[in-house]
Amino acid sequence: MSQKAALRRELLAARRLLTQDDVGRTAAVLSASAQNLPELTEARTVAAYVSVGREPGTHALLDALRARGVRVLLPVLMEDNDLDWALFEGAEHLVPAGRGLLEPDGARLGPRAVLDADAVLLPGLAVDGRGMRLGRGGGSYDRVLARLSSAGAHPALVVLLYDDEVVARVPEEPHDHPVDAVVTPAGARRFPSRAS
Ligand SMILES: Nc1nc2c(c(=O)[nH]1)N(C=O)[C@@H](CNc1ccc(C(=O)N[C@@H](CCC(=O)O)C(=O)O)cc1)CN2
Ligand SMILES: Nc1ncnc2c1ncn2[C@@H]1O[C@H](COP(=O)(O)OP(=O)(O)OP(=O)(O)O)[C@@H](O)[C@H]1O
Repeated sequence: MSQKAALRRELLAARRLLTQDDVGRTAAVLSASAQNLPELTEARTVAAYVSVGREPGTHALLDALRARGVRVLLPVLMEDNDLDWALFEGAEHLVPAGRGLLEPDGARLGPRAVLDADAVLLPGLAVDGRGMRLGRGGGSYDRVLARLSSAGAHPALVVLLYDDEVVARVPEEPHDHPVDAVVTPAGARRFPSRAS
């Protein structure tokens, strides 16, 4: 098993020990602390995602951003694991999709819609002190980050995690791009800015 796969397995096993109560309580704290991040408060368009299962909860944050008039884009998983995007128009417009996901039911805006984002909230399983992120392994966000970078777009990249998911080192590959900040229940932490 690759180092990434082993770390992913370990972190997913730890998340499985969380109760829905743990997830709910943490979601409220995360939402409050994410809303104080200038990267999010100053954004007009945020590309986010709908948390499912034991992922750090994003629902309260999505509602708060939308209530403030922020344009919130949500991912729609395509067959090749790349991501299309659609507007978040409220929880009543989220529908069950494959792999236990909830997706927006509105018009698909195309994979390049993410280039409008001032901030991107990425799912992840871990991040290290350099900002290197471990994702689920589908490579969806690797593609999003490659697309942003080749278009010369530099939105703030923010990942939401539980405290013990900020780890000493995430094994990296050449295609990996670091994120700018992590928000955990303990607070926000910024990483050194990217050189580009
Ligand atoms: N909430 C959320 N939305 C997201 C992602 C994510 O990580 N979280 N994605 C990030 O790229 C994309 C979807 N990619 C995914 C890739 C793999 C699996 C997955 O392995 N699912 C398990 C079941 C869920 C679980 O319990 O972990 C499976 O299919 O067995 C899910 C989503 C876009 N939307
Ligand atoms: N720009 C890209 N285009 C297509 N495939 C890519 C790209 N970048 C990475 N991949 C592929 O995606 C797969 C998953 O990569 P990796 O294990 O780094 O995922 P991850 O970063 O943990 O997950 P995610 O990006 O979904 O959050 C690898 O097979 C990798 O080769």
